[in-house]
This record gives sequence, structure tokens and C-alpha cells, in this order.
Amino acid sequence: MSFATQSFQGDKNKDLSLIDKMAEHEQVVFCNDPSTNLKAIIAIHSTKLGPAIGGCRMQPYENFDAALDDVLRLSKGMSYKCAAADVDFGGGKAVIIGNPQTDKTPELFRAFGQFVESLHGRFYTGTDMGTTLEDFVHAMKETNHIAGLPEEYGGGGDSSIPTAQGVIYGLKATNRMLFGHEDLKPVSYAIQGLGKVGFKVAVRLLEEGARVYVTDIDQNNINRIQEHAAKSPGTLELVDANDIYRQPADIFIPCALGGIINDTTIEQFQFKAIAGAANNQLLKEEHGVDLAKKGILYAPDYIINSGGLIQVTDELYGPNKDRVLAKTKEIYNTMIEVYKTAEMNQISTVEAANHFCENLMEARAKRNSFYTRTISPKWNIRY
Ligand SMILES: NC(=O)C1=CN([C@@H]2O[C@H](COP(=O)(O)OP(=O)(O)OC[C@H]3O[C@@H](n4cnc5c(N)ncnc54)[C@H](O)[C@@H]3O)[C@@H](O)[C@H]2O)C=CC1
Ligand SMILES: O=C(O)CCC(=O)C(=O)O
Repeated sequence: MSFATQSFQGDKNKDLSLIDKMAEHEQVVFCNDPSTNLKAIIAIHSTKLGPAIGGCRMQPYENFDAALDDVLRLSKGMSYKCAAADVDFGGGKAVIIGNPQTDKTPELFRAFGQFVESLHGRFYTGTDMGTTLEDFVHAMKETNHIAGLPEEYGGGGDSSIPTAQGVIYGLKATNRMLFGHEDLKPVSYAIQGLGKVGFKVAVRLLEEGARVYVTDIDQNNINRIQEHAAKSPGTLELVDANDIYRQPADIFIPCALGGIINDTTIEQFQFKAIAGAANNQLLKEEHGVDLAKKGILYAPDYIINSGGLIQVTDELYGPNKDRVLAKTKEIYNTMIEVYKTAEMNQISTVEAANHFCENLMEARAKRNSFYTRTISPKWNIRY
């Protein structure tokens, strides 16, 4: 394996345009391993509150810049998510450039694990869109710094379970603000993406008896949800991928791609609220203000989707499902606080959430210096 790692840590003479792009980030690592065809980027936004943490996404990005932009935005979002969820970690993320259906091999994830290990605990990673727990069972053979492992490997198991639970708490808070109650049943929902998170949310809403519009580009997921719907009291409506934005549902639940709240889609929305798991739902920050102007209540993604983060960070101290559930329930209170602050100050929920997290980060960063803390590994692969 060749470690063609280019690591920029603030050297302004290296590549100005790249340095400009990563002006808010501490470190960006480019990973290239021709023997396994691994091409990946790891971005560390901040380690001020602790080692950076964030899942690894696998996607056939159109080009390198698209992958870089994605990982930079995602890792910044993780810093805010860590602050809001009150965990002692900072923001990071990784992307592997490739098709998750056709390009995965155990060797590719082992190579990725070696790059993670080369950061000596500055960065922890695990699953995200396009990656599974099994992928990280390969990666963990090369590094101690994996979070979100299967239970049989001493981990907390599938982190999309608490993520989906957190979305349900966020939906209850949203219903409370919109309708004055937390009941999931009398409200209709439109779900984009029936993967690890979206599927679980859809199943729960159907079990509650709600009307649920769904779309996914993977027919297997459509077939699976149809099977569940047949046994549930709720009503399932299948929708083409491009039509999901114009459905007559009360709440839109994005659980696939980022950037799906933009000028084009906002025009189509008739929803009363948007509250889903997808990271970086707003194409641009100002789209949060546009939603507020249109009277659409928006649940900031990095708060409502923090259940997975809560589990994977908790797991590093020894898995405990009750502790994770108790902390995930707090998403309800945080969402209510953000909604009410926005309402009281006549600002968008995005601005309210950003201020909330920035204040928390500032207060906590005063107690920490640049990352020095280490966490004892749960397993030792090398020592
Ligand atoms: N898994 C987790 O615990 C967490 C996930 N998230 C975010 O939630 C989102 C979903 O994550 P996962 O469920 O883990 O990913 P996943 O990869 O399991 O599921 C994504 C689903 O979206 C579908 N999809 C892709 N493009 C689509 C399109 N244009 N229209 C409709 N469906 C489409 C895919 O076919 C797939 O079924 C991602 O943005 C992820 O970053 C955020 C926090 C934690
Ligand atoms: O959910 C995970 O597995 C890790 C946390 C993360 O990457 C996320 O919340 O986006």
C-alpha cells in the first residue's frame, strides 16, 4: 500500500484555492491507494471539544470537487451536531469516492482503516450513507478508531436505530409546535429515502396509523416497505423520486441526499414543516430563511438527526442502550427550545440553532485547548 497522503494543516503556501475552501477547517487528508482503488477524503473541522468524529459516506461523486465540498460541509455540520448533542467530540467526516453497489471490497475498507489509523485518534469514523457496519468490521482490523461497530464486536450496533428514534422525537416536537399535540397518527408525512434511517421512520409512522408518502430510487426498499404497509394500520402512497417535493403531506422527512432544500424545491413545497435525518439539507444557509418566510417550520438537521452520534460516542465508553435512549429523548427538548427561540426572536430556526450551538461551543472551548485528550482504545490491533 502506498500512503499518498497530502495533509494540509494551515500551511498557506501549499495551494491557496484549497486553503481558501478549507479556511474554517483544521485539517483535510486526501487518501489514495491504487492497489485497492481507494480514493477518499477525511475532513477534520474542529477538535476543540475533543477528537473529531463523523461517519464515512460512499458515493459516486461526479468529480473530486463535489466530494471535497460535501466532506467540508458535512464535517462542519458535525461540529455543530456534537455541540448540540453535548458530546465531548469535534466535527469530522470522510467520503469514499465510489459506487457502494459495485466498488466495495474488504481490502478497500482495510486501506481506508489504515488512513484513519494514521491520524492517531484525531478522527473516529463509522457508517453513513452508502456504508454499512460490515464495511467497518474490515476497517477495524487496521484501526482502533472506529465507532458504531456491531454488538458482537463490542459496539452499540446499528446507529441508524437511535437516529430514527431521534427523528421520531423531533417529529413529536414538530407536531407539538404545529398542532399543539405529539400524536403521530393524524399527521401526514412524505419520506425521501428508505435506507437505514428512512425505512425505520416509515415503519414506525405506518405502525402508528399515519398516511405516509414515500420514494426511493432502490426498488428493493420500495418492495420492503410495501410488505410492511400491508401489515400496518397506516396508509402507504408510493411516489416517483422527482415528485416527492410536491406531495400534499404535512411534514417532509428527507432521509437521503443533502442540498434538497433549494430555490427549485422550495417553490414546490406545500409542507407545513420539514423534519428529517439527511445531513446538510439546505443547499445554502439562506434557504433556512426562505423556509421561514414561506411559513415552513424547519427542524435543523444536525439536531434532529443526532441520535446516531449519541450512540457512537457513548459506545466508546462501553455500550449502554438505556443511556443512549435517555440522551436521544433530549432531542425533543432541544427542538422545542430552538423552535421557541426562533419564534420569540422572529428569526429562522437555522439561525436559532446556529446561535445555540455556537454559544455552547464557545463556552465549552474555553475549558479545552487544541485537542490533546486521548481515549483508551477498546481493542488493540497492533500492540
Ligand atoms: N445512518 C445514520 O445513523 C445517520 C444518517 N444521517 C443522514 O441521513 C441520510 C440517510 O442516511 P442512511 O439511511 O444511513 O443512508 P442509506 O444509504 O442507508 O439510505 C439512503 C437511501 O436514500 C435512497 N436515495 C438516494 N438518492 C435518492 C433520491 N434521489 N430519491 C429517493 N431516494 C434516494 C437510497 O436508495 C437509500 O435507500 C444521509 O444524509 C445521512 O448522512 C444522519 C445522521 C445519522
Ligand atoms: O451516525 C453515525 O454513525 C456517526 C455520526 C455521523 O456521522 C452523523 O451523525 O452524521
